[in-house]
Amino acid sequence: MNLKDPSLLRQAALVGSDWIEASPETGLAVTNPATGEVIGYVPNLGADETRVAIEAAEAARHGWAKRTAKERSQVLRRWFDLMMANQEDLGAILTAEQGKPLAEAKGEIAYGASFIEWFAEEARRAYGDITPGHAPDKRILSVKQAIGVVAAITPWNFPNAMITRKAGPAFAAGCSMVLKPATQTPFSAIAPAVLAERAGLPSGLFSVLTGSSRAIGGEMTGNKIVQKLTFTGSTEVGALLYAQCAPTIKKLGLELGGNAPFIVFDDADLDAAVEGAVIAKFRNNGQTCVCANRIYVQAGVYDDFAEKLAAKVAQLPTGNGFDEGIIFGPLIDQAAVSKVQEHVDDAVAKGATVTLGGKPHTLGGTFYEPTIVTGVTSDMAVAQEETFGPLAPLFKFNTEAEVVAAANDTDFGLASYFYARDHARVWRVSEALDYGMVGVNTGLISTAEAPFGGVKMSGLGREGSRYGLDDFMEVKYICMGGITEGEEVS
Ligand SMILES: NC(=O)C1=CN([C@@H]2O[C@H](COP(=O)(O)OP(=O)(O)OC[C@H]3O[C@@H](n4cnc5c(N)ncnc54)[C@H](OP(=O)(O)O)[C@@H]3O)[C@@H](O)[C@H]2O)C=CC1
Ligand SMILES: O=C(O)CCCC(=O)O
Repeated sequence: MNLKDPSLLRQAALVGSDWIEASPETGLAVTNPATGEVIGYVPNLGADETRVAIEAAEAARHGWAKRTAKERSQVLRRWFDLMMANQEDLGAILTAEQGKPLAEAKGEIAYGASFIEWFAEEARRAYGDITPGHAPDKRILSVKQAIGVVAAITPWNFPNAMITRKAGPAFAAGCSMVLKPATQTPFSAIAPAVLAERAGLPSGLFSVLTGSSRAIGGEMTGNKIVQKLTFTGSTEVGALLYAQCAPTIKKLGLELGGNAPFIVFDDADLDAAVEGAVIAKFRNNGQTCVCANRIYVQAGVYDDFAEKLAAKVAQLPTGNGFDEGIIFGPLIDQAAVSKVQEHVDDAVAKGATVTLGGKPHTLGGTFYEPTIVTGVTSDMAVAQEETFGPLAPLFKFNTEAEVVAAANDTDFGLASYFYARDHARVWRVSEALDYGMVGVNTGLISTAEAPFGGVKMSGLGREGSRYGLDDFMEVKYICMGGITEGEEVS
């Protein structure tokens, strides 16, 4: 990999103020999913190093929280500038370890950096309020204060943005953070930590721990110093961490799995719906928790939509993310390939038809053909489980009531999408969908300005937007008494 600044590919973890270098003998190998080549090594750390990092975070946080919001904001702004100045290198590191095409990886760096920029601005707007008192001599003050030491665990699918969406508000609020990135994509966490140091983030405030997820996660969830755990990943691991946090009553932010419906009504702009479906379904090769998992198309436009979607997707090239013009990179690993194949096979066994793709790509490795399946019904596995891969299953429906019921018939409630023109329907359906997020006539809803998060088993809390800062702060009530009428004190 040719980087302008090779020091950004640092094969080390940051524990408090110390960098711990990795060695091939004892470290964990990080591989390129497109080629299987080893990119480098990271240290295999555990509970002891996590404890050291948590104690360093506790020591560093007080001074950081005492700085003015403007001072914190300026450090974050420098961090944002450095990320953008190094967008090319950060994108290349991301493509090398995650597989997504370079243009998409650079897009993720800009998206990830935008959370640092947004929260650098929001840092100065953590307003409290004053409420009229319940007694003549009292006033009620509500002030917002940093929650304290935050532990973060992040996934491989957005290995930059899922970190910055947590670190931005945490540091803006005045918290410190101990992070465990996904083992498959640690370099995309370490490089921003190198830049954070250069931006002037105080020593100890931010640690990046690589190694055993159980040991690191066990210490993070069991340690009383940690006040909040913020996690993005599978619902299964989220539920486990939720339980592990119960004895020490931590605050939780959980961004978990989805099972997003994407609905196309008869009155939709069909070409726009096809464009939207390509983005909502195939972004990051379908490996996104907000990816459309079930595509419902009304009977009158079903065949047209299916044909147009297949024609569009068939033109999009698959290959190594470093090659020019590639849209579909490899999937993250063989388990991901198996999951897509299971869903395709299950649907076909129950009567569905593959109209595009449907098998591993001739490129081999973890490449899989972008796939469209028609005639999908509610008894098929894909109706209830997140595929997390490039499979677009098309369900047919007749009425609005029927599709809203089908869309809501899931344990999950993260993103949902629909295309329609009728004004009353747009309002009705937006309000009827049991989801944290609804995209109306758009397949792309993610942005730093918006509250990202789910309901039901998709998680707790919101990231991004002004609400995202609140999730890293506590409201303290100060009862101001002794305000008596009468004589002035001279
Ligand atoms: N909502 C989302 O954004 C995501 C959803 N998923 C879903 O989850 C499926 C599995 O993906 P996977 O990567 O395995 O997701 P996981 O939930 O297993 O991993 C996410 C993060 O949690 C860590 N982790 C795993 N087990 C533990 C544990 N016991 N204690 C503490 N931390 C832990 C992982 O570390 P390590 O890498 O070391 O295992 C990683 O950093 C996907 O197919 C997809 O359906 C996956 C990623 C993101
Ligand atoms: O949790 C995920 O899968 C990442 C969401 C990416 C986004 O912000 O759109």
